[in-house]
Amino acid sequence: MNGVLHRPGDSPVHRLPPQVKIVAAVVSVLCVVATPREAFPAFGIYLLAITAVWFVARIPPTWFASRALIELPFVVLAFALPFTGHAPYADFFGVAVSVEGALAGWNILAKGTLGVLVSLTLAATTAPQDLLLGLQRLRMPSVLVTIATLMLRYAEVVVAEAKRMRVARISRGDDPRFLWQLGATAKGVGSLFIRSYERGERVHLAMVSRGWTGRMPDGRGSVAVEAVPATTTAPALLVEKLAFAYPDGHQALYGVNLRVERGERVAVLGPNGAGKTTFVLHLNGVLSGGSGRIEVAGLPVTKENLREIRRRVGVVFQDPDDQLFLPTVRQDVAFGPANFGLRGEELDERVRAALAAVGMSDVADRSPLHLSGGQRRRVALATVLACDPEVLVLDEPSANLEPVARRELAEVLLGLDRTMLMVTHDLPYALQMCPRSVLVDGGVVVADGPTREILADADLLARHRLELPYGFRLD
Ligand SMILES: Nc1ncnc2c1ncn2[C@@H]1O[C@H](COP(=O)(O)OP(=O)(O)OP(=O)(O)O)[C@@H](O)[C@H]1O
Repeated sequence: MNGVLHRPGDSPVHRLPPQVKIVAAVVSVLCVVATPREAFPAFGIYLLAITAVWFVARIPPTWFASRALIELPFVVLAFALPFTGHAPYADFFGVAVSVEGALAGWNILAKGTLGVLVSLTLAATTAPQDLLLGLQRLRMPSVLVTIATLMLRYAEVVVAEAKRMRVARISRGDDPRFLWQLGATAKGVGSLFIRSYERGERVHLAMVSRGWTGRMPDGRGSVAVEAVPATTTAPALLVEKLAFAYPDGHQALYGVNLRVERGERVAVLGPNGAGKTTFVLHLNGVLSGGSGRIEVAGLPVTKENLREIRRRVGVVFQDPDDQLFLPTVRQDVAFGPANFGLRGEELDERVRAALAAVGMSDVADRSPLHLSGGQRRRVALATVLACDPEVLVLDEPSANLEPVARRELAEVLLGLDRTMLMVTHDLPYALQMCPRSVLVDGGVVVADGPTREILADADLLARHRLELPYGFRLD
């Protein structure tokens, strides 16, 4: 919500601890509500006090004026009441107005406006993630804080999508100030909700993949699940004749076969639309309902085994923003293992180890929103490592990373002793990280072998729309 309701700054008001500001805001609103409606001077004093805070916070009143429009429906109601209220009536410039209605309207207008201004002042001077931290420090039940976090995350998703779409429209010559573009703007609002919904779906998928079942781990009690022992001789992954069609009838997989031994690192290559993501989402049961068979360390992927399967198969999604959603890195990394039943010292230790493995221990108490792209990618990996999966599945791990961050991530991944499946379009990365590659196209595996051999087969690559980067040579 940065930039919409929050106005960053370094004023004394901005620097106050968030819990102090939350308490001050709640007390102010309670005072306003408790003030008798006829105590007119008191409302003037409240308004003066609020404007004094704006002055200290160095935020102009006009900034609040446009945002205070959200109370417009209450203003309309307040102005209607004098004309709809009951007797006694008073003469107001020749119009009979209800005295009780006028007082009721004033009550709504004064208290509503002051309440909105207090809330806007709190939001303007406190970053969203600090608000959540403040709630936590005030010992609000963690379930409530988590719900607030999810609502905030969704608001961020909507605002970020709106900003991206606005930039795209303006770059194509649209100027939303012109009336005749109202139609295009209205369509834009429609697609904004569809895109936000899709993004929300991806955030939800990432949560489900980390064992979320719809109930927030509230830190109390124990829901520990007995891990089903892995069959020692079974391969890490066994996929047989996996076929799948989406609900709209689009057949994405036509019978995928794959066997991955423990400790292997395998790249999944293929052109756009080949079925790679669809395949990967079957490995931890996020997608199901097709035909064929999948086993993870001997355990079949079935509805009854989903919890254990999601503990065994950790999926790191392409966009870390889909994966990170809690106020601090530490909480985000703890989310998965807490879902799988870990509590107390054991949970803390798991979080410490996961952050240390990706070299991100020093950002544990920062907001994921404040990290760079490369740092977010590493923290997203830590959120999955903390679940201690036997198989690590990475969707486009090197996408959008600058060369140094890309190399650092490679070093982290190569240092992990896990079975790894990496979906990537980055062929040099596949060569560096994975001794073996499978090439998927048209919903089937069309090649499976040493990465170097696959990348050296120019005809094979060309047939499946793959290409080594310009100037890249296999030596
Ligand atoms: N929710 C959906 N509903 C219908 N069809 C879908 C859906 N998601 C993907 N598809 C289709 O399934 C096919 C495989 O998509 P998938 O996302 O698995 O490909 P991919 O290999 O991961 O592609 P990319 O490299 O572009 O990410 C594509 O033709 C795609 O259009």
